[in-house]
Amino acid sequence: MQSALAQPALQARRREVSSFAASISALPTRIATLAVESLIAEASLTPKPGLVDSRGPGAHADLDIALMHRSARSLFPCFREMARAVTGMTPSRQVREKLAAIGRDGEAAMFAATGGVNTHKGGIWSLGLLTAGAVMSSRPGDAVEIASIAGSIARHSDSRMPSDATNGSRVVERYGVPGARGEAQDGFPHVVGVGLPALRQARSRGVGETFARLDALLSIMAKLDDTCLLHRGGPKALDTAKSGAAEILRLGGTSTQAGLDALDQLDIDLLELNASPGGSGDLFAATLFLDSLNQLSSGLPVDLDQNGDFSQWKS
Ligand SMILES: CC(C)(COP(=O)(O)OP(=O)(O)OC[C@H]1O[C@@H](n2cnc3c(N)ncnc32)[C@H](O)[C@@H]1O)[C@@H](O)C(=O)NCCC(=O)NCCS
Ligand SMILES: Nc1ncnc2c1ncn2[C@@H]1O[C@H](COP(=O)(O)OP(=O)(O)OP(=O)(O)O)[C@@H](O)[C@H]1O
Repeated sequence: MQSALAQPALQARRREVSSFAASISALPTRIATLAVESLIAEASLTPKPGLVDSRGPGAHADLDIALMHRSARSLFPCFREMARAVTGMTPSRQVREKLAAIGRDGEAAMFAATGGVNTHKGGIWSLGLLTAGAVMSSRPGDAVEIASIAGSIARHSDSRMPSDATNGSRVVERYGVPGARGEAQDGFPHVVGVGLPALRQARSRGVGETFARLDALLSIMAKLDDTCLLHRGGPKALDTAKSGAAEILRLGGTSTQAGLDALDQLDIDLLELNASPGGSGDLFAATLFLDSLNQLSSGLPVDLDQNGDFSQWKS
C-alpha cells in the first residue's frame, strides 16, 4: 500500500508521463504543419524566376498561387500520416513501402484538390522523406542527420512502385542526371550542403528574410540538375537557369539592385523558354522545413510566413 508521503511524488510522475505522451502524440501534427507551411512559404516567396509566385503563374499556365496554397494544405494529412507511421521505427524496406503508399495517397489528394494538376509531386517526395527523417532522428533539429536518415529510407526499394515512365525518369535516363530520386538517396546534398548554408550566410549578412530566402533558392538553382528544367527545355534551359542564378549571386545577390535586375532578366529568359525550376522550388521548401525544425528544437520562434510585400521595396 502507498504511504501518504509517496502520493505527491507519484502524482508528479504521472503528470510527467502524461505530458511526455502528449508531446510524443503532438509531434506528427507539429512536423506536418511545418512541412505544409514550408510549401506555402516557398510558393509565396516573390519574385522567383519561372516559378509560381504571388505575381502570377510563371512558366506554368495551369497553376496559380491560390492553387499552390490549396494543394499544400491538402497534404497535411499525408505528412501527418507519414510522421505517425514511422514513429519508433528505423529505416527499412517496410518503412519505405509504407511511406510510398501514403505518398501515393497524398498525390491522389493533391490531384483531387487541384483538379488534376501537378502542383507538389516533388514536394511530397522530398518533404515526405524528410518528415520521416525528422521523426526518426535522435537529434531533433539536426539537419544533416535528418537528411541522412531520409536518404537511408530512399535507398530501400519499393516493390509497388509503378513502372510507367515519368517526365523525370525520361530525362534522368536521357541526360544521366540523378533526379529527385538520386537527390534523396544521396541525403539531400543540395539542401544540407547548399540551400541551408546559403540561407544562414545571407541572414548573417543582415539582408532581410525575403532576400535571404531568394538567395538560398538561387544557390540551389545555380548547382542543381533540375529535371523539371531538362524536361521542359533541355540542356539550354538548365544552363540558362544555372548560369543566370550564379550571375545574380556574383553580383551580390537579390539585396543589390544589380542582382535584382539580373533576376528580372533570368525570369524573362526562363519564361521565353517556357521553363521553370520546380525541383529547386521543392528543395528550397525542404531547406525552409529543416531550418524551421532547427529553430523549433533550439527553442526559437518559428515564423515561416515572413515574406514581406516585396513590390513596396523594389525601386
Ligand atoms: C521518386 C518520385 C519523385 C518520382 O520521380 P520521377 O523521377 O519519376 O520524377 P517526376 O517527374 O515524376 O517528379 C519529380 C519531381 O521532383 C522534383 N525534382 C526535379 N529535379 C529534382 C532534383 N534534382 N532533386 C529533387 N527534386 C527534383 C520536381 O518537382 C519534379 O517534378 C516520386 O514522385 C515517387 O516515386 N512517388 C511515388 C510515391 C512515393 O514514393 N512517395 C513518397 C514517399 S516518401
Ligand atoms: N513555386 C512553384 N511553382 C511551380 N512548380 C513548383 C513550385 N515549387 C515546386 N514546384 C514543383 O514543380 C513541379 C511541377 O513541374 P511541372 O509543371 O514541370 O510538372 P510536370 O507535371 O512534370 O510537367 P508538365 O506540366 O510540363 O507536363 C511540381 O512537382 C512541384 O513539386
